[in-house]
Amino acid sequence: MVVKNVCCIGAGYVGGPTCSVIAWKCPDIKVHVVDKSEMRIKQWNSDKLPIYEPGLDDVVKECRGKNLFFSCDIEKGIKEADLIFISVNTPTKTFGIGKGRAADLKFVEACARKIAEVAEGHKIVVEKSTVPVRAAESISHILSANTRPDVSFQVLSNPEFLAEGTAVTNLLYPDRVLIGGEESAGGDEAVAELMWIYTHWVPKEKIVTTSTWSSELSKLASNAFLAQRVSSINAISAVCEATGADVSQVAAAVGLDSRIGPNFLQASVGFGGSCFQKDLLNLVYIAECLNLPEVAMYWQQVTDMNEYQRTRFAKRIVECLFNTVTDKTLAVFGFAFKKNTGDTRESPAIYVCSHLLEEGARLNIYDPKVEPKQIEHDLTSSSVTDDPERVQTLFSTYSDPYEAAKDAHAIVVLTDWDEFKNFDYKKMLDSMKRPAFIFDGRKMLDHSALIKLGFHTETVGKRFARNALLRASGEHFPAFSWTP
Ligand SMILES: NC(=O)c1ccc[n+]([C@@H]2O[C@H](COP(=O)([O-])OP(=O)(O)OC[C@H]3O[C@@H](n4cnc5c(N)ncnc54)[C@H](O)[C@@H]3O)[C@@H](O)[C@H]2O)c1
Ligand SMILES: O=c1ccn([C@@H]2O[C@H](COP(=O)(O)OP(=O)(O)O[C@H]3O[C@H](CO)[C@@H](O)[C@H](O)[C@H]3O)[C@@H](O)[C@H]2O)c(=O)[nH]1
Repeated sequence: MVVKNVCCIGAGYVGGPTCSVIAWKCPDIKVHVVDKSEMRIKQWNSDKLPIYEPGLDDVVKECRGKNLFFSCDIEKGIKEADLIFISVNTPTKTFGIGKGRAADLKFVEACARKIAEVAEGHKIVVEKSTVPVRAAESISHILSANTRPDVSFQVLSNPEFLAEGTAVTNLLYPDRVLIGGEESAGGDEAVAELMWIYTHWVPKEKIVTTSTWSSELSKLASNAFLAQRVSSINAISAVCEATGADVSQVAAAVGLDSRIGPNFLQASVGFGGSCFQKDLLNLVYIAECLNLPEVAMYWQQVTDMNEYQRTRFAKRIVECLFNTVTDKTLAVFGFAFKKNTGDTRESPAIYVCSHLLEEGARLNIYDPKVEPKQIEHDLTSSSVTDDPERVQTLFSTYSDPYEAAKDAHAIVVLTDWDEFKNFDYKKMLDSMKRPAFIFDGRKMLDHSALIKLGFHTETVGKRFARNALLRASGEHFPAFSWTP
């Protein structure tokens, strides 16, 4: 068999970009992306795509209507396809056994049942969603228990490693493509078919094949290792703030060790995104179920440290603002979980803003890509407040950062959008209340320039001597006590 028709169930942050790139690089393959959400499909077929990813618009425009199609006709998509990606969401369970930790596989299971119900002939089913180890086995089980005799399947694991904001580049130039398959002749054949698709643009040596279970676990392990690096440097940032060391200098020195490397050592207000927290908790749950409590505790600490970092940063803002933010106006720059995306899932901004709102602050929020409706949804959600009506009166969204900063007591930077570096902070300072504070949760601004302008400047993993001088001169006197 040579794959001619690909179907992808799930037109989200993974399914959409991944299949757009496959369609672009494989003009000989017809790619049909299906989703149960009519709204999402409508957006994929419009000029304003449902997700913001640099470079994605051009890829979609190039292929849509030629060999790339988006629709809600899931049955047609499955019937016509030789190979089906399951790329649906696998969120953390919110109720039942494993609540708050285990991955909820109900959407993956629904796909497997739908495939079993309507498929004809032989299909390769590819698990693209991030799942617990041995999920492929469950998919196979559902498929084989529900099929007619003339239908056959091979299930592969092909986890996705793209990061949001750089999805197109990551897909075009992946560090590796991982394919896990059953160790059998049928399994090898299916692996070869999927490999053939990727070899249209990925060098062969970057395509790694393993057993299905190793492939599934490698995805969880990769995210756990990445998140662990961020939590490790954030833990060190707390030590820096308490001692006078500078976490950027420490990270640079540590990263020069070729065994450690420089990437993913940027201290911050904490990691966010739909994956790290969910996949770590999933790993913790798996370890607990396997009766490995020490392993579970080890990985749990990575997410605990992240929560500590977010809270620590929010508390520091309150402390610096003379121990109260009640009725003070704070301009918040950035709400997305990282730059170059409009995604706010598990964004540290949600938690820092909620803490400040709880303290009675008024927030003027500016983000270049996040829709105001999304911010409202996130800040009034029952998972972060039990008083959404009150919260609603305390924040506003702005499309102009200068308007957001006007009359504010402080600016709080929560996302690393490049444009924040180029703002006219003198102009902002002139319109702000004095003393004017800036809290850089992303370590991205020119701090000496800001201090020179007259901002009381605070960032992660560093204390500024000049601020201390200002404090001593009585110009500013933040209430936190810090003895070097
Ligand atoms: N977002 C990322 O950067 C990223 C990267 C790598 C891996 N992953 C993993 O990929 C998977 C998908 O993540 P995402 O961010 O694309 O999720 P998403 O929520 O953006 O998209 C999932 C889509 O699946 C659709 N869907 C759910 N059940 C369906 C069904 N039964 N039939 C048809 N459509 C259905 C939803 O309507 C939604 O549009 C998750 O397991 C995630 O952990 C995500
Ligand atoms: O040194 C760093 C690096 C990242 N972050 C933060 O960590 C979070 C996650 O960033 P990143 O990993 O770049 O984005 P994601 O889109 O969440 O991608 C991760 O999660 C995906 C979903 O599983 C995987 O596919 C990717 O390989 C993995 O990087 C963001 O809030 C970043 O701001 C830091 O604070 N410091």
